[in-house]
Amino acid sequence: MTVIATESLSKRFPRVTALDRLSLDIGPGVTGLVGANGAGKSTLIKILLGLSPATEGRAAVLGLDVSTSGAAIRERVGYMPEHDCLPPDVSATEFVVHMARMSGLPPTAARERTADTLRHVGLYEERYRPIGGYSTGMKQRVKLAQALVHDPKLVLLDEPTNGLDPVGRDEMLGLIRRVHTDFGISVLVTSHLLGELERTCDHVVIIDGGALLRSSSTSDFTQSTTTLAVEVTDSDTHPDGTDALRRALTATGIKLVGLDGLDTEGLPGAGRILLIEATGEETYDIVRDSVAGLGLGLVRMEQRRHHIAEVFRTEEAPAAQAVTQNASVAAGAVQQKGSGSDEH
Ligand SMILES: Nc1ncnc2c1ncn2[C@@H]1O[C@H](COP(=O)(O)OP(=O)(O)OP(=O)(O)O)[C@@H](O)[C@H]1O
Repeated sequence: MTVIATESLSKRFPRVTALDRLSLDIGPGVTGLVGANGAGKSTLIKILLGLSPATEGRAAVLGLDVSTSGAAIRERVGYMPEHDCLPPDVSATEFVVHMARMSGLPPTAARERTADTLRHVGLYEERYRPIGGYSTGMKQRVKLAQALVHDPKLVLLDEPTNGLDPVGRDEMLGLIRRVHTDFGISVLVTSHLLGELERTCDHVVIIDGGALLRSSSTSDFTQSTTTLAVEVTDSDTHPDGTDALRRALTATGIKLVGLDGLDTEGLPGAGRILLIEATGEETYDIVRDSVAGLGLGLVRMEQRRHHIAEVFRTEEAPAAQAVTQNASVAAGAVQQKGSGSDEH
């Protein structure tokens, strides 16, 4: 089933081509739309909502043509805009009830749905206070709530983590994931941070300069590799345990992979980790026996997953560099507050 389909979709402004013959086929679930600032994400969302006409090409949302069925699409789709657009002097409850009424819900249903939705996004007593006094995180939750209140089939979320600190970002990404798992609503979420989408999305679409760079399932981006990350302790006999193990493994013919180009920023003990190319089960046995033979302690031995950003680095796609740089910043932030492992 296709939720969003575009065919050779272009949007040209007098001085800039915001979308350049973009063809997409997006199914149900959570899809990340990632691109650097100015890549064309917001422009695509406005076309999908039927708010801005395309210059060329076609697009359909939930099977409805955007050029002729804008109103019908907006009935079935929720939209969280990127910028702050909330009235400061009304409460979250008043605002979300108003948006529910605008979407056609009768008064009682609008109030009930508002209470449920605000609870779902984590706003409780503060929902009766004026929005002007809210933090950025609370305002983002109100924006998410108004996108969900009329029980849409699909929500389009434009940079929902903008302006949030790492903890706020994690909470927002968790909420977004639950929009799909708890209610079955499909999600298209934009971000310029590639790294944060790999934990949230089933599918990732990457655009650059309005053109499609890549579209694939998140697991295709980050699939397990046959690389093992091994860390050992030092001992009195081997004051540099890592080096002793490196020599022992090389002597057995095992291939060690360089750390070059891999994202180890913020990873505790990164300088002590050996990356080993695993050719089969026997590789695990050789590592275990070598560590035991040297009398070292095994701190970790784990199969390593790639981050999306690393896939780009290894493929050396120059157009993705801006995205990749942002992604490594995000990946670094995640690793610093996470367990220090690459496994999620
Ligand atoms: N109304 C407009 N008139 C002229 N140019 C526009 C207009 N809207 C967008 N653009 C341009 O189109 C390009 C794509 O903009 P868009 O807002 O879609 O990017 P984006 O990926 O959402 O980036 P950001 O996250 O910074 O908003 C940019 O170069 C932008 O300056």
